[in-house]
Amino acid sequence: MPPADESAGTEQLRLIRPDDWHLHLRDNELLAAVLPATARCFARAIVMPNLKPPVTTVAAAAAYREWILAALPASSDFQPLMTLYLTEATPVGEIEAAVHSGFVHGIKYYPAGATTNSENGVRDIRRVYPVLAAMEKHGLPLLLHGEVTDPEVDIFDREAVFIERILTPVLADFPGLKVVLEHITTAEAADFVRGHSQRLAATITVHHLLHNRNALFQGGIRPHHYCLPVLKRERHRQALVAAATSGAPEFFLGTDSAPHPRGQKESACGCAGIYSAPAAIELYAEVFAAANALDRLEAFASRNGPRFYGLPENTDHIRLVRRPWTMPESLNLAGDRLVPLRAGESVAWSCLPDPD
Ligand SMILES: NC(=O)N[C@@H](CC(=O)O)C(=O)O
Ligand SMILES: [Zn+2]
Ligand SMILES: [Zn+2]
Repeated sequence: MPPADESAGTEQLRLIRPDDWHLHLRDNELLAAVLPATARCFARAIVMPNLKPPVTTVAAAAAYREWILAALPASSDFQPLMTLYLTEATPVGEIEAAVHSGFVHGIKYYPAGATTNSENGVRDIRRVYPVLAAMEKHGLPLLLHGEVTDPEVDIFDREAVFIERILTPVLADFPGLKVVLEHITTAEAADFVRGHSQRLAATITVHHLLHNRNALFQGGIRPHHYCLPVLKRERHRQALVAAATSGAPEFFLGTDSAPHPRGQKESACGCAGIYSAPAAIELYAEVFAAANALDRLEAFASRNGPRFYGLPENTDHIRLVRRPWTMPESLNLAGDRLVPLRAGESVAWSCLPDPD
């Protein structure tokens, strides 16, 4: 702890401990290596199931959860909130088992081929209609990677076309189904979500709030800024900032922190995913400070998510202090090098435990 007077006059913020409502923790050695970066500031996270093989059953989710808990630093009380990976073969009975488990909080829909490890995802949404009906009945949320995979559709339009072709009919066919449109990237998605506030919500990543698509090509190709859905134009970034900082309950924090070893990013066919966990809450604070909306960060990071998921808010707090530090160029994790968001550059805020 610095002496009290050192931080006198430094801008500070006390927040209910935030949660991350969209996170990739991976498995094996990488899991143990990346977990502390999230557990240092976040109390809970919705853990994505796109492992190889995917987490498709409650039994697999229970085993993965135990694995995460065993990999946590001893002092941590971080709680993983588990999800199941929806396939066309998911039995309706798995939904009942998920609800009764108490630790599965959502079912993840990947259009087959849309993103990392999505090969086992859904090709025809109608084949999972009985499962969606069970989820609607039990109040278990559907979490969407909202992009179509139709090769005729331009990659920058895949989210908008998903809203039109898939999301709109699903909302109409299942009027009681709770849905999260994950990692939204466009003004159109933000507007769409705003129009259905009771049962449709969206997570917003920090990289989509910080960057537009120019970041992919700044002075050369920048694989560490490649994620899916891909970064969009500046007008979309601005619309996302407006949504996140509005305080509206249907928008909440989901980093989509998605670590891939450097060699798999810096490749002729590089993986999609940005590793943001090492500075996630600090970078969100930068976005909210730049928008003059630090007073809305707590709603976005700590209140709106639990409210949507029907969970209590956390009872402890974190402190964010405007004290810059430099993110390393790369991190040595599980024998691999990983390049985090903001690598080699300054991060304006520091996250500290709350003294009280
Ligand atoms: N966002 C990404 O670009 N990648 C994610 C998958 C996903 O969330 O779509 C990953 O698992 O690597
Ligand atoms: Zn996704
Ligand atoms: Zn993701």
